[in-house]
Amino acid sequence: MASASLADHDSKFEAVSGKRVAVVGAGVSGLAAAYKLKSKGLNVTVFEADERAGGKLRSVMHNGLIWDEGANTMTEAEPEVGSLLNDLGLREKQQFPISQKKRYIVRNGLPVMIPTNPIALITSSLLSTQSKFQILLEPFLWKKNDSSSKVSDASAVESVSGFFQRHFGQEVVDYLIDPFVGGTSAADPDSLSMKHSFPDLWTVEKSFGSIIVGAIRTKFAAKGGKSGETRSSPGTKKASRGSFSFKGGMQILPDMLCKGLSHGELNLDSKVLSLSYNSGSRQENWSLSSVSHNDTQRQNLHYDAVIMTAPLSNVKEMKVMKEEQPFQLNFLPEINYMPLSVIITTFTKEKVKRPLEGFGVLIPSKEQKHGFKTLGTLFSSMMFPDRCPSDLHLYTTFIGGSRNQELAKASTDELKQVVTSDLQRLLGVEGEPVFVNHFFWSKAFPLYDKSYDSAMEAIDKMEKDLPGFFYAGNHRGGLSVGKSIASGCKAADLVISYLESCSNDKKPEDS
Ligand SMILES: Cc1cc2nc3c(=O)[nH]c(=O)nc-3n(C[C@H](O)[C@H](O)[C@H](O)COP(=O)(O)OP(=O)(O)OC[C@H]3O[C@@H](n4cnc5c(N)ncnc54)[C@H](O)[C@@H]3O)c2cc1C
Ligand SMILES: C=Cc1c2[nH]c(c1C)Cc1[nH]c(c(CCC(=O)O)c1C)Cc1[nH]c(c(C)c1CCC(=O)O)Cc1[nH]c(c(C)c1C=C)C2
Repeated sequence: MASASLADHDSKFEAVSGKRVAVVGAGVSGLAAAYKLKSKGLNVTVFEADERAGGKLRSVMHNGLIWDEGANTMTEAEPEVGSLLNDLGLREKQQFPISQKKRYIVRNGLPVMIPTNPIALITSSLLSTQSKFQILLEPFLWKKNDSSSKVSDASAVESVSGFFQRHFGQEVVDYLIDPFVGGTSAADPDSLSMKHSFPDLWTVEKSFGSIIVGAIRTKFAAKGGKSGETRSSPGTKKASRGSFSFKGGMQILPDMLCKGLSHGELNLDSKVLSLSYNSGSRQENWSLSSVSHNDTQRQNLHYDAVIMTAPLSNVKEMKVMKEEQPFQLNFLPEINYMPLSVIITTFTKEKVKRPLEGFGVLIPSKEQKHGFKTLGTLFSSMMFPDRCPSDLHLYTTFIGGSRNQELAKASTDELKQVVTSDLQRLLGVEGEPVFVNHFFWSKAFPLYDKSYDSAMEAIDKMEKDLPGFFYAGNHRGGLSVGKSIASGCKAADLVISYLESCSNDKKPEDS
């Protein structure tokens, strides 16, 4: 039995090895897909419009400072992440933040630590007594049998604020959910769709009624019962150690993924302009054309399959042909993207009168009445002390998102004042920062809003109507680095299955 299935396995690999796959985009999702395909013996070519790889992962080293302009940390909740870190030998480079559980939300102008257990919740000044009772009573008020009439309709389009308002009340939305979604998507809870932003909690409500009961039972089941050990593949560290980065910043991850690709396999400064599918040719049905930014280099090459990881707004600009006819992409909806500015500041330690240890602080929209203008600040050098000289504090502040789209586009000078003013209130900084860096993302995140069903349907349609075309990345299944990696790995698996099925279809004819 064992040898028969091994032989079967080997012949499957033979069938796909050497097949040519184009991956569009060298963000983490594209690079993870390419890595997986290459490890299975396929021929990969990655096309990246930018002159660098990494997409939304972007670390900078400058004058003894290290900072991230894109993602600052990631988690290992997805099994694909653990496998990748092991395979790349990245465990030694992993860097876990100091006191990462200490996170703060501003209430009445002051940072308050987010309670992480029921006792801390009861004593916390973040919420009123009424909201605390509402949280503690939720498991009883939302018992499965009693709550079926209150549970939202599976097909309904409910906002994140509507969902949490039903379970916990408005204050929880204003002082927990609003800052949380601000700090994980730069969005606001009224615009976000519950189904797309928190798919697990959305289904938990259907099964358990109470989301507290459902979340606890689901977590317990995942931990594998009494032992409390996280289920993970042998050799992987427990995912429960929380968020992490790498020594030198997040960029280490794409850099390591790129190391496995030869010069010809990674085409930087190569913007894909058009794709064409033609089933007439027996092999390499796809042709793809790309151009460098100064138009000095144009390529037109042939592939058996394509993994697309470019944002949907970029896909919409591409020219796609199917069987020599234009394949109109007008069914792709306009996606709303969140603009965001990331400001790095350093202050000498003596100028920070009330420094806080931990991960960072988030500012609820409601606190704008106290004059705050930023979304939140990561205490980067508190988390990772090797990121700046020991006499400095380094902070990473986020501005804009759906809360303040115009301010995201402001000048460095204006944003420096905004950040200094907020940090003065929160941490007691005095005077001007020693150093300032500004990075502006015009389209930092796609907004998983209430119309996002149409984006998912459009992705499904592209995959259904274009044989050998697969879409991956942060427009599907979640924004996080981990989810983007998982999405890339899944697309690679789908490509392999597709190519296997193609080779099975061709076999009788070949023999
Ligand atoms: C400021 C910021 C902070 C973040 N913080 C965190 C965090 O702390 N933790 C976390 O988990 N996540 C975080 N994220 C989210 C996470 O970084 C991203 O969702 C994830 O990295 C997206 O990866 P991706 O490969 O799907 O897309 P991208 O990184 O966007 O990659 C897509 C690539 O496609 C390329 N491309 C586009 N068009 C073309 C074309 N025509 N031809 C060729 N290439 C093309 C682009 O240049 C880009 O490199 C953050 C994101 C931002 C912007
Ligand atoms: C204030 C704005 C932002 C901060 N980080 C981001 C924004 C917009 C971007 C971001 N951060 C995380 C993610 C991944 C989300 C996911 O789906 O996992 C994104 C897109 C990681 C993250 N940041 C916070 C949390 C709770 C998480 C989830 C993972 C984890 O628990 O570590 C909270 C948070 N973000 C920021 C601050 C200052 C902060 C908390 C104090 C900045």
